[in-house]
Amino acid sequence: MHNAEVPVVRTAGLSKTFGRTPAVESVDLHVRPGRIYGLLGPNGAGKSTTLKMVLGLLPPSSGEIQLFGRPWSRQALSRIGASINGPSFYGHLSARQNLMVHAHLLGVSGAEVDRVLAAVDLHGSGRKKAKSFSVGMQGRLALAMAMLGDPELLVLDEPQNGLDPEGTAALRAMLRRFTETGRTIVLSSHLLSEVASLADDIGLIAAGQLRYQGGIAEFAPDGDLERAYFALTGGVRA
Ligand SMILES: Nc1ncnc2c1ncn2[C@@H]1O[C@H](COP(=O)(O)OP(=O)(O)OP(=O)(O)O)[C@@H](O)[C@H]1O
Repeated sequence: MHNAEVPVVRTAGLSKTFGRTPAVESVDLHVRPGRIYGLLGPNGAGKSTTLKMVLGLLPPSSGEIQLFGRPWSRQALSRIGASINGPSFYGHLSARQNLMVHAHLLGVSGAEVDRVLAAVDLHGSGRKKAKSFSVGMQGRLALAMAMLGDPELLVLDEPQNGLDPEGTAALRAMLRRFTETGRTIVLSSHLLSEVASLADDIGLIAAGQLRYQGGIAEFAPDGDLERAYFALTGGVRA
């Protein structure tokens, strides 16, 4: 497993400009191993763009990315599982069949499919087709796909989208179990309360800039998360 001292993801001056519009400006992420790191910020803040650069889906305009203590490389991506741009799977196939297709592409065993099905509590979904899954089940299938191959890092874009409180609690339990063995998660969200309930550390991004990074407890020492959030984003509390 990864050395406990070395950040799993580290960026320095990471920036992305679309045309003339800066989307991400000089972001220095520091993601510690064994933690759930929540990248938080309003809509359009630059969260997805940041995660896509980390995953090699978008080239940075400038700046550096390190994965597992080394300069970014495509090779390191084999140690990362990701779910980005929402769930994507074959609607006419069951959860297990979808995972078998994915496992085949990744070159991992059928036993690994059973492991991840159990990890996300979908082993009872049987022959039910993915297109008739609830939002919660779709999210769990996306998580199972990201977990295939036993990655050291999971990168999840808005994993709690559309979940009810029970679904969010179940997601939290699954993510927690994943990190118990020293694995790391980076997830994004625009929902303050949900990041607060899921993450150990947060990175608050607003207008492309990282305005806070650190523990959730230090983010709002008086416990008023909303006040701290609005003070840093420049937003106004209703
Ligand atoms: N491919 C693109 N071309 C042009 N502009 C883009 C592109 N992708 C993102 N942007 C812009 O970059 C900014 C950051 O977008 P991004 O999707 O990273 O935000 P986000 O924090 O993930 O937002 P949300 O919570 O709404 O998903 C936005 O102003 C967006 O319009």
